[in-house]
Amino acid sequence: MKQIFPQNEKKIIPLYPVKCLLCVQCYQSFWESDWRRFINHIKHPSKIKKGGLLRINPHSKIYGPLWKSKYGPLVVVNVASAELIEQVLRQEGRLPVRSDMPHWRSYRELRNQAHGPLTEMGANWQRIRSILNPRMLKPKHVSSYANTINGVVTDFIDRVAWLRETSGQGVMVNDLTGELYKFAFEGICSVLFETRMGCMNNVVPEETQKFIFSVGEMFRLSPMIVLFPKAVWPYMPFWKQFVAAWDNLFRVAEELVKQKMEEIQGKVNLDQNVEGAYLTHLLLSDQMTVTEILGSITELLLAGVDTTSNTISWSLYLMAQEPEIQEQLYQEVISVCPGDKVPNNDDIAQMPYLKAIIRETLRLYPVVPGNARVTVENEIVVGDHLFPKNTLFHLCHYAVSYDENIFPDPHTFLPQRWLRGAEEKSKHHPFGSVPFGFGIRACLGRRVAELEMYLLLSRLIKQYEIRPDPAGTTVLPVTRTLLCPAKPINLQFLDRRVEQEQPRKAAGVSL
Ligand code: HEM
Repeated sequence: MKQIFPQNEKKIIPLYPVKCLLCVQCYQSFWESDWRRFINHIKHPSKIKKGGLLRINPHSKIYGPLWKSKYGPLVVVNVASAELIEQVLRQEGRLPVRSDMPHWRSYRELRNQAHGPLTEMGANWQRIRSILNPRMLKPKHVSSYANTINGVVTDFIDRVAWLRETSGQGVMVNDLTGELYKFAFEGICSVLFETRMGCMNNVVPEETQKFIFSVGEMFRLSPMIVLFPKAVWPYMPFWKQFVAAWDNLFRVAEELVKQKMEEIQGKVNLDQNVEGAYLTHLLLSDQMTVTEILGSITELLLAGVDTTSNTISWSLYLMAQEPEIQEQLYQEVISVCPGDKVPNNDDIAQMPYLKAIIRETLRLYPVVPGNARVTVENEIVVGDHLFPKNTLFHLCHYAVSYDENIFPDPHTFLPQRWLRGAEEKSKHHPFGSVPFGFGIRACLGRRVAELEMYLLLSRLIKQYEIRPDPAGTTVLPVTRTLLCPAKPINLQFLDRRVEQEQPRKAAGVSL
């Protein structure tokens, strides 16, 4: 007989609003009801990995695959096994809801702005996804962005050379994640707005800097705001900062949309052909109002920067520690693109190892380490329990991706797990690692993000051999809504051409 969860469970009382520093998942359960659980929690041993200390504390090992926790006013049911995650995902209705993002939605209501794909719900969410999807997800459209993105990659590679020379004693690139943030921002803007923002310049334009700062502020303040009931938000100083950050994001996006509209109008006045990619298409197709376009474009931008830049950072960090993996990738890239040939979409299709590297990076460091789900339509059965409608689930993807029953030797970076024909691949539970989500509400930018990551990584590895920071710094992941490096990632970039010509000089660089 199924029971309503959590029947007979004692009320959860928040006891200690402290962030546990022992593991990367604590943002979901640091309000525990029971001190004994907390003691257990901190006793749980850390795992040591070659080249890095991974402090991973799968709560599932302490509580089993299903447990309840409290985050501010939210009661959350955590789901931490591939089978149970699959069960939740397969019972999603036609109009899935993630979490209702009350703080993000409140801003839009306050300023009369439209919701985008992240914050919209119900039939209107479905309508905007059906308009936004084709040019973001259809391979024929996405492949047409390769030249634009390659232009940004060229500038990033030039910037790496400049950084090595000016601030890296000829070899180091410091704060790679910060640099890749600019790359991802420039890359997604070049696709969405068909405009270059100047992030790769030696001096980043002030407006762009403000935009980048506002994104960071908004993500920093978000988890604090949801800890408090909505009624007190207007009286909190950080609500004002949060509103100011959003105002700035919408202002910059509005400026870019306005510029594009004027550009289109100018061409129409001169009887010229109007050609363009994403924004031009949205503006010309008349399926959305300008306010709706603005709401969606702003959210696409937000979703498309930290995610991509963090993933590329982790993958370079991992490869720096694994010269053999790097060499295998280098061989693959030069066999598909010998000499000066720049990889395009068709070339990438012939690089399975490159794809496996990104896939394995996303298993070890899933940028979205946990994902909220609310079942609005029906009651839902998970394991032995029947949950009422509107239960807020938190799917613990991070914990599951380290489950040794699904991924043997789970702490090791093994891209070959993902190669076709790999014995292990056929055994993976399909919900063991779902870094882009699942179903009709899965990531809208997946194809563009993959294209950006493949083009950048293949070209960087073709030119540089990446080595760890000689200072031996280990970088751990932390959750700041997304899974981020806890401190700057600094790496050595050895120019392969110099190394081939003057191996001793290149190897003898001392810092
Ligand atoms: C490595 C890069 C990325 C990763 C790992 C990633 C991952 C995810 C995940 C896990 C979700 C939630 C899916 C779900 O709830 O089932 C999501 C949603 C979303 N992503 Fe991404 N993402 C990435 C890059 C991007 C980019 C570049 C864009 C924009 C161009 C983007 C736009 C979105 C949007 C708009 C949503 C919300 C979709 C909806 O609720 O309808 N993402 N992403």
